[in-house]
Amino acid sequence: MRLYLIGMPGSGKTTLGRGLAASYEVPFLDLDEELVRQEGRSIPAIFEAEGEAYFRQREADVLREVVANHPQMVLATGGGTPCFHDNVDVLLETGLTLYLSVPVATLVGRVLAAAKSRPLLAAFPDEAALEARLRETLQIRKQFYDRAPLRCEGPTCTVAAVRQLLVRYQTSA
Ligand SMILES: Nc1ncnc2c1ncn2[C@@H]1O[C@H](COP(=O)(O)OP(=O)(O)O)[C@@H](O)[C@H]1O
Ligand SMILES: O=C(O)C1=C[C@@H](OP(=O)(O)O)[C@@H](O)[C@H](O)C1
Ligand SMILES: [Mg+2]
Repeated sequence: MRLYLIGMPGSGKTTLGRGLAASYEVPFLDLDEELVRQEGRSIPAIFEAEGEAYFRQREADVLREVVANHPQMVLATGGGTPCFHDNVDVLLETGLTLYLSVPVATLVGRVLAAAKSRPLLAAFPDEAALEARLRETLQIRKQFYDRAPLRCEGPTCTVAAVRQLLVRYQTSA
């Protein structure tokens, strides 16, 4: 199985992805971590030195590489991954994609706690500005996230709930 997690920054893709991979006993990969490992520098350092366009190109390349190399995995993508370079088509064609849908009000607190590690949001340190920015971003990205065949709502989205969702999806397919 290839299971892909998509959703906004702070929605819990990395956290849930680790849990699901452990539960299914398949490798866990995080696209941001792969990129950081290859580049030998952090996400904020890449954004600062090269800009977003470079990051998006590398993100698209690493996605295709990871997919080619891993017939079995749970992959946590970055929040923007499905929205650039036709990446959403790669996801839909090569695995099962789950959209982790979490209310913006919940995202705000989580992202504030780690704002520095997310360069696109680092410029919005106050809560109201960050919330407005996240709402705008979600409006733009929703059309991509909504293409996922599977969706779960943040608070209910546990490893056990996703396992059940997958069983139901696979038996109805
Ligand atoms: N289900 C959850 N309930 C509460 N906090 C969570 C949950 N999932 C993730 N978090 C916290 O939210 C933050 C962002 O989670 P992360 O997995 O890095 O999200 P993403 O990879 O989607 O950006 C982290 O501090 C994490 O501990
Ligand atoms: O939303 C985005 O465009 C981004 C989200 C980040 O991943 P998370 O969603 O894991 O925070 C990371 O890929 C980069 O900072 C860009
Ligand atoms: Mg992540």
